[in-house]
Amino acid sequence: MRLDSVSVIGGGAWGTALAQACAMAGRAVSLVTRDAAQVDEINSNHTNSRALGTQPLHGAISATTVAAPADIVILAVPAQSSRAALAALDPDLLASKPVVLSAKGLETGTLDRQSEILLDMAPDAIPFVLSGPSFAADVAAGRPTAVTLAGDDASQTSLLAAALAGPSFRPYAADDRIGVEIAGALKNVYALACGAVEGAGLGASARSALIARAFAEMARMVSAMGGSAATLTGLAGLGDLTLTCTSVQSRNYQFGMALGRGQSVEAIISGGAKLAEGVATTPVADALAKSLDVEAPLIAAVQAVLSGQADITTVVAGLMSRPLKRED
Ligand SMILES: NC(=O)c1ccc[n+]([C@@H]2O[C@H](COP(=O)([O-])OP(=O)(O)OC[C@H]3O[C@@H](n4cnc5c(N)ncnc54)[C@H](O)[C@@H]3O)[C@@H](O)[C@H]2O)c1
Ligand SMILES: O=P(O)(O)OC[C@H](O)CO
Repeated sequence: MRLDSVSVIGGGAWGTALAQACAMAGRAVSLVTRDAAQVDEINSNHTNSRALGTQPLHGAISATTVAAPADIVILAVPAQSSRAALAALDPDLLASKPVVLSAKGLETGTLDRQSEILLDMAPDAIPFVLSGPSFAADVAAGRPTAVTLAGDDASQTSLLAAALAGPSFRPYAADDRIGVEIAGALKNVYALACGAVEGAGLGASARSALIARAFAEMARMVSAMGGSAATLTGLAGLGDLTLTCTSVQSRNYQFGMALGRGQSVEAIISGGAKLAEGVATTPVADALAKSLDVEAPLIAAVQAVLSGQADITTVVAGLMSRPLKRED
């Protein structure tokens, strides 16, 4: 498997940060973005100001609007756009190629995970999932980050992890693709909840209790969906859950804070909120929990708030009055 060149699809914050990580790892990187002005800026000024402000980009990154063949493809568009972004690519670019899925979300309507979308659109592609505690600004600036890279073939996954690893970006190889995908998607739902706890002024104790119960709920979801709950002790589980559920830098947490202050979803979005993947993933996760008969009161609570069926006070009262149970 040749792993010299990388094509990153998506010129937002995460695509640009991953392009930077790959360049720092010694790969030749093509960053594919739909915006011609962004292409000019990256190629001439080595910045992508809309995505990452003044962060200087590595000289090994070149930008383009049209993807060219590469040894590795990284998909870095929002979860709800993955299918359209894949459909726009020449199928030959994906056939038998390692495709690294980096979006954290479940697809509206189909309820699909990112690798299910990929295999639907490009059955010959080789899926890998990259997830873990990693803000784009940290990765792009070369601050130390570690992530999980999950794939179906252990030796291929280790080779790919080595190809993406750099002095400040450390991928750990893993084999539980499903567990990593579900963890990455659900942590955004719980980050909305934790942000809401902060926004509503409910206190740090409540937030930590919520994170712990979210971890237990996530384990039930992962097991029911065919993943391994043990995966959650790693970077994609505990690592990303704690980062996103405690940091005001998280867009999902920020969105949750606005919910907790009593703003409606519509008002938050029309106020210019950045991408918060949990908003689209919550109803999907709620539908999956119900269809799989998984006890998921936290996902249901977030869904009730997002859909306007209940306010934070009612939802918290409901959670606190659930029958007492053993901590299983
Ligand atoms: N930003 C982070 O810190 C971070 C870290 C880890 C994972 N992620 C995940 O990465 C994904 C993308 O997030 P982001 O931060 O880059 O968002 P973003 O809003 O910064 O950028 C999204 C980019 O995708 C492009 N895009 C949208 N639809 C497209 C399509 N159909 N074809 C091609 N390009 C398309 C947009 O033009 C934009 O450039 C999300 O699932 C997010 O959860 C983000
Ligand atoms: O800003 P958020 O909430 O999309 O989180 C970004 C990353 O997923 C953190 O690992």
